[in-house]
Amino acid sequence: MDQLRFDGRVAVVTGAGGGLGKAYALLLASRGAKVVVNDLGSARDGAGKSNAADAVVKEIKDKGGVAVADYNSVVEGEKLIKTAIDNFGRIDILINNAGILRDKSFTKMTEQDWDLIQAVHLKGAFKTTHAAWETFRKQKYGRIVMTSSNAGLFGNFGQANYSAAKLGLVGLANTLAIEGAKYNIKVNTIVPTAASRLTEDILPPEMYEAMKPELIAPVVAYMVHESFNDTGAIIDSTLGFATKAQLFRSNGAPLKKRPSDPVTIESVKENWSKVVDMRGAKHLEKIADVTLELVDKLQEFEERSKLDGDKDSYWTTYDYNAKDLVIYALGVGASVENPTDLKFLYESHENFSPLPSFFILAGMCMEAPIVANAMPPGKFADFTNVLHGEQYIEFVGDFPGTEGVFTTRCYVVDVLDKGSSAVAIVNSEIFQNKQLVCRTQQHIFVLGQGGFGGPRNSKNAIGVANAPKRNPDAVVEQRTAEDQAALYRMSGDLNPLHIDPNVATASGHKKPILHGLASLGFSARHVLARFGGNDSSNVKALKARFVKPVMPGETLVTEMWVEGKRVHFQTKTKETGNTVIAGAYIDFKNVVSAGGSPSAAAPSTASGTLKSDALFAKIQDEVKKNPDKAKTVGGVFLYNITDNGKTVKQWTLDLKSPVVHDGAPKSGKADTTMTIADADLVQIASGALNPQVAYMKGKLKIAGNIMLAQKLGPLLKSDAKL
Ligand SMILES: CCCCCCC[C@@H](O)CC(=O)SCCNC(=O)CCNC(=O)[C@H](O)C(C)(C)COP(=O)(O)OP(=O)(O)OC[C@H]1O[C@@H](n2cnc3c(N)ncnc32)[C@H](O)[C@@H]1OP(=O)(O)O
Repeated sequence: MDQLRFDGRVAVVTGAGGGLGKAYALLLASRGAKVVVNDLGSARDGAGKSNAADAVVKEIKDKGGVAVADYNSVVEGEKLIKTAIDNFGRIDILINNAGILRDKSFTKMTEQDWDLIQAVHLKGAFKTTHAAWETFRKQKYGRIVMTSSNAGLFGNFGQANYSAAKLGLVGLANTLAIEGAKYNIKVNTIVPTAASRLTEDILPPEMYEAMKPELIAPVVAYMVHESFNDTGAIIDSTLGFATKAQLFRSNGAPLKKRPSDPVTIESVKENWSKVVDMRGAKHLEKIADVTLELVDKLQEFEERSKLDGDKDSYWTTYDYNAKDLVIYALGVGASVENPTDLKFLYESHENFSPLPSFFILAGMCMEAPIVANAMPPGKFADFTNVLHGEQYIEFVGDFPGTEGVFTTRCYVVDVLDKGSSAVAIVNSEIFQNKQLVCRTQQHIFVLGQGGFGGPRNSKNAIGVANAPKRNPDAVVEQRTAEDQAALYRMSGDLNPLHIDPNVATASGHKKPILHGLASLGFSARHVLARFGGNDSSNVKALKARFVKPVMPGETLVTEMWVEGKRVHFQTKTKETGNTVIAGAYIDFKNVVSAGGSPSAAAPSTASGTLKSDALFAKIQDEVKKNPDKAKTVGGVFLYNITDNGKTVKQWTLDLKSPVVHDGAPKSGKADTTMTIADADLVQIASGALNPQVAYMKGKLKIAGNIMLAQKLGPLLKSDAKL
């Protein structure tokens, strides 16, 4: 980078007889600036006289620079500026650095202590700046640095006078940055922490060395360079490090429920935690933004109040991006092993997309004490006694994108009395840019909190839908990981029930249970891939009831039935045979079978999540029951999973030692290879499709030992006997 220079520029540095000011003066002069080295020549408390400025001027001149000493007090700032004009004919840079201390605890502080500090720091900066201002405006160029302090930004014991003056300088810089904007006058503030005359006997020696003013001087020099375009910035620098400080405003909160309500001391107290909640706090650039934001918030409050009517709603904000989508997808079992999942896992995938069930999260309002507050007198709800009972989501309008911010309104519709337990029905409406994008409904089962005489049913409850009483059209099986709940938590539901063994035991479970929404996410993914064209935007609505807890590590078996545009599903765990999700469905805009129509041959792209595991288990059972016959059959049975004619996965059933192996395609020799789509295999297993008919129609392809195939064929029937 070219050297940043100050040739032709004239700088006034106040308090430049030593410390920071001296470092600034020497650096600027070494880069071509003509410098007025101002110094009153005094000790830390402002007393005494010295010729420190002359010594600095000499040092500059010895190095070939140009400088002049000035011994005026900054309180007479116009004299300093005159020194610059008289000697160099102009002024471009003003560094208000001079300062003294009169530290005393507030009890002991006198009015003189106060006035003196205000005079040197605040009035001094005012006077010098005011004197230079007109010149800066006329020449449409000026660079000003004020010197503040962390004592001003944060307060410091014994420095009431100094802190007040130092924060006063920030206010001065803020306004001058605005007034100077159109004249190319940049006004910024440095917050230095350096070893200087003010601090030399306060700091330990090793700190004194590490906090040399020379480490801050380049920061300030850059801030007064013509290439520096920031204005109104507060830059904190020390130890060779620089950082920017800003004021932040919380999102705030209305101090009343409805626009017509009064503001009372009690309503203020009630809303205080929201007023001071700094999550999502913002820095506002200008005063007009503060007013605009306020008007915006009031408008929003009125709009929300209209929506709320007489309901008590909670409004929350939910923002998400690609990372959240990927973490969620992993939490619900998406895997790179499965090609259909890649679009949910890879942010640069051409069809990168959120899983539809992801948006349930935006309606959870986990941080709002919404269920707890809705409980009838004497009843309570917290993480120790709630279970996710049911979930619904419905998409309205355009399917949301891969990042965004939602505003969600959550409210309890009803609290039902189910005898021993209560069920809270919680609705949410999810808005993006004030447009409704989704609606959700959760049923929160509150254990042991029934019996309060409330209604048992609600007309507002969105019901479950029972699956048809026939064999499923498709089955997808997938094992959850032992760490599934630990991973799913990262999507925001930190309920300890899913991670803390003690909490799980106390709630009557043998170990932490899986989130209901994690299991639902698995099954919804299976249904989407099998009958939704794997296209999230194809989903209109989804509903499920959680019937029994799932343990991480268990295998979820999703059974599906197509009925028009609705795909019913239910989920069991393979290990226990228990139904864990029931009455569930996804309403699609269009049902798109992975192979065309739901019952048509569907080349599977599934991975180890074997859709036909159940079928193989049956075959295996038969073989186990009749080992002798199996032996006489002998050989190896291969089942190929194909995608567009290409074998992507292969299951091997070794009939001699009846174990199903799941692996990559092999070219190994087998007595017989049968290739068939999952859907047909399921159809055959359920007896709906005769294997011979399937063979004749070309759906079941047999290569190799036809005799063996004939013996195996009947095995494909669920009621087959060897
Ligand atoms: C506080 C802020 C929100 C926090 C959100 C927390 C989110 C997560 O962290 C929490 C979780 O993910 S928990 C894990 C997922 N959920 C589960 O594992 C629950 C599984 N279900 C069960 O165990 C039982 O169904 C069980 C225990 C729920 C009910 O079983 P039973 O007591 O045996 O009920 P039963 O006798 O069959 O029926 C009694 C009445 O209740 C209705 N009902 C049953 N299951 C329901 C369910 N899952 N959801 C809603 N209602 C349900 C029945 O219909 C019956 O009512 P009625 O007689 O009027 O028909």
